[in-house]
Amino acid sequence: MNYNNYCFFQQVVMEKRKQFDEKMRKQKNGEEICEDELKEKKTFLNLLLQLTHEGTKMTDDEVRHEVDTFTIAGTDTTASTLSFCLVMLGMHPDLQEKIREEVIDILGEDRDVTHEDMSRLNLLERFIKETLRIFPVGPIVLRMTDHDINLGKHQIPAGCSIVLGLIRLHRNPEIWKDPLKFNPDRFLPEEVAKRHPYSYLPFSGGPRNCIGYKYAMMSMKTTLAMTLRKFVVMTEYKTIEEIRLRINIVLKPTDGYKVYVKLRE
Ligand code: HEM
Repeated sequence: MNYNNYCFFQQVVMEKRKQFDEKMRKQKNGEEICEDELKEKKTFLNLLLQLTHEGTKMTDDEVRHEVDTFTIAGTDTTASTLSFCLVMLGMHPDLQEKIREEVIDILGEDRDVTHEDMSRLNLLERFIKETLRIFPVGPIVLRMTDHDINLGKHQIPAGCSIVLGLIRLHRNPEIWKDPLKFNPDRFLPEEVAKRHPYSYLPFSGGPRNCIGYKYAMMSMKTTLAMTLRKFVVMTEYKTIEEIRLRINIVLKPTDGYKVYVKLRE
């Protein structure tokens, strides 16, 4: 996060806190609350500020940290994953057609997506999972050991920082045959059952895994379903091997996504 963003978020928190305190003061004194204040949406920030009035003491700085975490963790991750999905759709036009057929079959030409549709968009789900395998946008996670760990050949003492390379795990040929071959059927239930549950961790694992993973999957399925109904997706990339990667907070292609969309006739 750069300095300008820091100042911006800090200012937003301070202003919202001022407005919120004023509303609380009016409520307490039985004063009239204006329409704008009543209509205000329950945003994440408003809910955090409300908590501070209900006993959970949080400083402006702590509230800002929470907002920063959700802004970065909740937007860049899905944006980059969706962009990688578009690259994969463009690179695999036959698969794109199959997924589109599934979408039209379930949603028709113009109905909105509902919560019930989520569990029926199976091929689309497998497709997103395979994209996240090859391009886990959080490619590493960090931990610190709180006790000595014995891994047989190696000992990790307490207090060590550990980098867990999820991208290496997802591209490990001992776990994934032909790791750079794009194949959503790797996520058919019978295939999943053959693997260790921790061989695939795009949202990390354990008690500090991604808190937003269900929401992320729903929002990505919805966006892709709506996009495929109306557009054909193309890319300049021919192979996965030619996509060079860099970590810019989240995983991105060094040379951009190179995606084009065309309105369907
Ligand atoms: C494709 C989408 C996403 C991916 C691949 C992803 C992946 C991850 C990963 C790998 C972590 C690290 C967990 C760890 O250290 O073990 C994480 C943490 C987190 N994610 Fe996501 N995430 C995504 C979307 C979201 C969304 C949409 C939200 C919120 C609405 C979100 C909120 C968070 C938060 C708050 C954390 C920190 C959890 C903690 O430290 O306890 N993420 N995510």
